[in-house]
Amino acid sequence: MGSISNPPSIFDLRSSLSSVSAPAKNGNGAISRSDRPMALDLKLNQRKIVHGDAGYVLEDVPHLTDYIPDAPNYPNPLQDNPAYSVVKQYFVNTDDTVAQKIVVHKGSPRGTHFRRAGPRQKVYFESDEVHACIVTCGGLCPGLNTVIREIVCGLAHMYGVTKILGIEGGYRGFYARNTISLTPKSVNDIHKRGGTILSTSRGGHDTSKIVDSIQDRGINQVYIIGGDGTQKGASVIFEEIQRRGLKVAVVGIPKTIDNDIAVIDKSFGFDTAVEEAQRAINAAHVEAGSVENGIGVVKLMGRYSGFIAMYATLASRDVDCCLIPESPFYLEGKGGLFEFIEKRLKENGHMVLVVAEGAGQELIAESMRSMNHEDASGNKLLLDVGLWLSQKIKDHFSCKGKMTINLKYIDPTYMIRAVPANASDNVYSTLLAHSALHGAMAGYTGFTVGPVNGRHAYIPFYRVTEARNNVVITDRMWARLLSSTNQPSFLTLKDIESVRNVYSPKYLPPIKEPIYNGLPNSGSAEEHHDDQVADESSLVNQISGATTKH
Ligand SMILES: Nc1ncnc2c1ncn2[C@@H]1O[C@H](COP(=O)(O)OP(=O)(O)O)[C@@H](O)[C@H]1O
Ligand SMILES: O=P(O)(O)OC[C@H]1O[C@](O)(COP(=O)(O)O)[C@@H](O)[C@@H]1O
Ligand SMILES: [Mg+2]
Repeated sequence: MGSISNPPSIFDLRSSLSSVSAPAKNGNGAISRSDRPMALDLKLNQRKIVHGDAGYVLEDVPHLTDYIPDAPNYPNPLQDNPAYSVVKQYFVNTDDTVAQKIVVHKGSPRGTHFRRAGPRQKVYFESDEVHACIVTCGGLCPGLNTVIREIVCGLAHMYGVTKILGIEGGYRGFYARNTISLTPKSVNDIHKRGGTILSTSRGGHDTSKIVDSIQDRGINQVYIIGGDGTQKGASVIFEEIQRRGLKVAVVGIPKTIDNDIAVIDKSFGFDTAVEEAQRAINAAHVEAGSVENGIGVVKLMGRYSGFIAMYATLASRDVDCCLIPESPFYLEGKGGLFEFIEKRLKENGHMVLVVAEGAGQELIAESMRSMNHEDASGNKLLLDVGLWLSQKIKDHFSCKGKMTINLKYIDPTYMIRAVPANASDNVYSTLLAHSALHGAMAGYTGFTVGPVNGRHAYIPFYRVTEARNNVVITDRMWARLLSSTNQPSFLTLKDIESVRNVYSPKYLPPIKEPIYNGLPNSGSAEEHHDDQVADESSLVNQISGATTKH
């Protein structure tokens, strides 16, 4: 990638900061406020964006040398490690990057890239200098313990690190809870258990108390495992660390059962959750199929994003209707849910309905006392769509003259996230942990790690916190689901027209037929979807009235 050129308008943070004279430091590497050079203050938190030939853009992550220009480096001890030294080209080339968009059109710009994850020739920490800590925040997710285990074992076995601290109880654990010392021996079996051995929490993010605790304990690598809220918290911790001029690498490892973190291909634990959801769907199918006009309703997790419900439905093939937050639905009248249920019961004698917990919140709010409550992290507390929907269906069919139904409601929500990771999530969690610690050892900081088109990359925090990953209902995947269940799309012609006109007018032919099963030509949207995910998602949210908070 020697061809990268930096046009004058483009700011390369590292090179401009390296010309700043080394500031004076106090005890544990902090630069005192009065000694901090002006250039440093001005350039903190700037995005590192490098432009190259043919529309190539690198959205780079910060490096310790951005604000500690004289930080020494050392040869990577991995080159003497018998397990790794035999690997041809074990170290990643300094300039390797990963493309965010891999489907490209002839003549289109190369687009956004991220720094490739992996071990570097040079490290910015000596083994006995490292004092790492690990914290888990937010909801549970299968694989949390595997990530903890592999950070501990990776740091110890690859880099000879011996000081690793577990922060208990999420962010507030930095200042209000105990810590535990983690060793390869103490974490040896934890990947076989669900949950997190460090325990977790929502709320309690007090940036200055957290950074004080990091500074006081002499911690210089912080591994933060959590979802979108956690990554926002990690980002402000990083900013404060940078402001104080501390030699501390801050690394986020994305965790979300909902798969709602932007940019990365998929979050760990998601496959396990989808697999576990099959058990509930199977039970619902057996129950529904064993009685006359049986209806099985299964509620799955997914606060703002319906990925679990969508993938569990696609995997199962026993589901007749899947409802997600991104796709509004209605109950009564032509094309409504009740009409579809009646039709399906008449055809098959039974049906299975999967509903993501965030679906239909506006409908419930209309018929119940509206609740605008939030949890400790500021996430919207949801009304129980599973119970509400079950009751609505029962009420509808209990009317005189309607068919008699037999409805069973299954709520396995916490069961799908409390289990240990399956085999593939275990391997994936291992790779995430390794990518994270290689990045920290190489001096990178202020990043989230994750696979982008199958290659692990270091992604600046802002890219994973400024937008959420949603099911795009004009993509082929949702069309696949609609065609597999043959359920109504519940969208009016006006809804579809506005979605299509706003973000892809030039690609999409006009709608000719009324919408019932699936979105006509919805496949064509996916071809152009790479550029449009953020726009599409927000648009879909507008249509569904879903909140985009948090
Ligand atoms: N905007 C934010 N700024 C700082 N910290 C945040 C922010 N949003 C959430 N957090 C903190 O991140 C942690 C986890 O957030 P939460 O939303 O509960 O889970 P998740 O990280 O899984 O989305 C909580 O301790 C919360 O206080
Ligand atoms: O009851 P809790 O623990 O707050 O968790 C419920 C929420 O956690 C999730 O499983 C995941 O949310 P996070 O990614 O924010 O942790 C949501 O699907 C669900 O709404
Ligand atoms: Mg979240």
